[in-house]
Amino acid sequence: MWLTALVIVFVIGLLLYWDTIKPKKFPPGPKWMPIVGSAIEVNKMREKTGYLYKSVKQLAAIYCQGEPLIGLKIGKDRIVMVNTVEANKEMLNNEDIDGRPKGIFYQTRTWGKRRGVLLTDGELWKEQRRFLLKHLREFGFGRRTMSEITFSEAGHMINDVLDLMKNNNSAVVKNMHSFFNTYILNTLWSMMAGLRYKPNEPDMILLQNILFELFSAIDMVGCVFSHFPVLSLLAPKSSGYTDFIRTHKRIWKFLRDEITNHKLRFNPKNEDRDFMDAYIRVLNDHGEVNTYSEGQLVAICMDMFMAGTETTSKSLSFCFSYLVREQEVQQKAQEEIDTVIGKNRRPCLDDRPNMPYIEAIVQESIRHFMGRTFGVPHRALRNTTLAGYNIPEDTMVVSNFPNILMNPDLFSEPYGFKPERFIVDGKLSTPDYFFPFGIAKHRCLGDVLAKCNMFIFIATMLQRFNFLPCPGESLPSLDHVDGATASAAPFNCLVVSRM
Ligand code: HEM
Repeated sequence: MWLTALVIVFVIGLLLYWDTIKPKKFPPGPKWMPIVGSAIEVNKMREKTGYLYKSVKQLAAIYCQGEPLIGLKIGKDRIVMVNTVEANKEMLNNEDIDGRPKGIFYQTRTWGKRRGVLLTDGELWKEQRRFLLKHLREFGFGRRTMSEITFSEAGHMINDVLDLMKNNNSAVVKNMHSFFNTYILNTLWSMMAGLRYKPNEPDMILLQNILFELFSAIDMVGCVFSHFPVLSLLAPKSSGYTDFIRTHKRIWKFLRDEITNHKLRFNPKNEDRDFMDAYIRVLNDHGEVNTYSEGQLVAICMDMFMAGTETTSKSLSFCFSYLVREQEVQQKAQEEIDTVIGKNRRPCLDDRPNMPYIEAIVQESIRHFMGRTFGVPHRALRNTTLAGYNIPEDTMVVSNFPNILMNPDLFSEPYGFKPERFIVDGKLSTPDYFFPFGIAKHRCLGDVLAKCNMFIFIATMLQRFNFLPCPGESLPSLDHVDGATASAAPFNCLVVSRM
């Protein structure tokens, strides 16, 4: 019996020791402790700096000294952060790193199966991404209809602010950081589901709030229960598992209800009105074949709901939080709007080529958002190399966008809001190290919609209103809300009519 105990202790000791050994030529980084890997050091640094991206930067300064990659292990996950422009270009173009992570975190959100388009790879991702883009285009995506949808939504937005003013010249808009959420969702949802929501609908407010909480509670690379899956069983509440499931159940219900409505009124003789119709037609005609299924339809809708609304709304949250602080930027933008458009018609997408300053504000706002947000994780599909280091199969590989977009050598005074940096000789200029939507095969499929929405919303709002600090309140804070995607800190502002 003693011998058995000794063997067990020896084997456990050996396993724990193995857990600390890094693969050969793995990118440099902190030491790996048994079971937790480098989690304790990352966490300590996070407590010190307040943000995950800042702790990665500090760790890179300690362990990597200018190397393009940093290698971490958090619980069971090997994670490589890609810090430089060149290494990111190499990574995003390397087909061996075209996978998306697997595991409890990435699959629980889609009922234990890998579904959707945001966090999938292989045949399913290819076929479903192609189908999604093809059919969204039929309903306006990337076409003229899309800018008309955004134009109409901007009209609703203006009317809602005027309603708040109640015949006065000004109003305080509470929670300006989340003001745009529903309008942004509407531009996408009119193509996905033929629907628009009112921002003050209680169900919509609840949904937006739980989504905000979810994105603040997790990181782009996971969360406690994904790095240590056993905790989803042992400590479901404190590991975040219970909340994660509850939030997703709400979102599933919201989407399933709408798909059920679509199914009930679907008539094969009628033309499809939106993406949901187009997908239901495939399921009606062929059943659940190849990668098509009703679960996949729900998952696509969830991916679009999350990737399509959070990102653009949060870029706008940074935009307006800075505009309230930087009144000169606001005035310069309004001068451009008044000169090019005047006050008798509203801005539209055709004005873009004549309005480099607003275009530059769009880019600067996206820079501030992605400058605090990591890229969507990739996964090595097989053993490969990157920037001269070995990347073993199943390693998570993540674009460290903050290291590029907040790098003072590339963007001077990176925490300042300076649209001018994107203007050369009076024209919009996009340097080749500015790729906040990614590149290559997994490149964001919503970049055109995001930029169209941001241009029209920013120009329309600034044409009609001034955005000022709220009397008696401090300026919007520069400390943002951390999470899977970054948001400007909550703020209120005083909106004053210009007309
Ligand atoms: C300012 C707004 C946005 C930013 C900064 C942004 C950024 C990104 C980034 C960095 C990626 C990952 C690329 C990669 O892994 O290589 C991505 C992927 C994705 N984005 Fe966006 N995005 C934005 C808006 C949108 C919108 C409006 C939609 C939907 C209409 C959308 C849908 C997606 C989807 C579905 C993917 C996964 C693509 C794939 O793996 O094939 N995004 N986005």
